[in-house]
Amino acid sequence: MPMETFVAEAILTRIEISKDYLNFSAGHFTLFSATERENLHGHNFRVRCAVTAQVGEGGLTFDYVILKRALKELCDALDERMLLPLESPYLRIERRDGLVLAHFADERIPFLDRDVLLLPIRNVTIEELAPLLLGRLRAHPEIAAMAAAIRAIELGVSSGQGQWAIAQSESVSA
Ligand SMILES: Nc1nc2c(c(=O)[nH]1)N=C([C@H](O)[C@H](O)COP(=O)(O)OP(=O)(O)OP(=O)(O)O)CN2
Repeated sequence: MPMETFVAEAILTRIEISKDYLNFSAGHFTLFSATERENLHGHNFRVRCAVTAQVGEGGLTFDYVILKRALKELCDALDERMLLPLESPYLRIERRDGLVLAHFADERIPFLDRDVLLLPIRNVTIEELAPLLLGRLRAHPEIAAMAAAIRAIELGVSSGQGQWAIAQSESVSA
């Protein structure tokens, strides 16, 4: 029986990471228009990731423990905060005397500075959180250092069972 040989450099493999500890509990409200929004509430958001990479001669793409560690750091940075979008066309953010005041329509919604995390997104939706976290993952020093082997990254954010937004990028080095 001839020995099967694989041309390792031609093999691309998708490493998928989906761990219960990749989550963050956060408050938010979705903005639907200049006058319509949800009431403030929270979710246990979940994060998952898939990296398509080249299998090297040693039979390894990269150490996925590094990926898991980076993803956990991203989740921890958003955990137990009230998330507010800095780039919404409908919300104005004012910081004053240790407070964050969110101005929406005729409402002025106060938060303590310590409880708020302002994010460079247009809305705190899963479809805005996913690309934000994907960009942060790509910029993570240990992930950027793997750029040569990584062909694509997908990152998903879920606000509840069975509903995900998946952001993807074709190359870390781009
Ligand atoms: N396109 C989007 N639409 C909505 C988003 C979003 O991120 N993107 N988010 C919301 C709210 O966060 C809302 O709280 C979601 O609640 P819901 O879907 O009800 O979440 P559940 O986990 O309770 O879902 P069930 O189907 O009720 O189990 C709204 N729209």
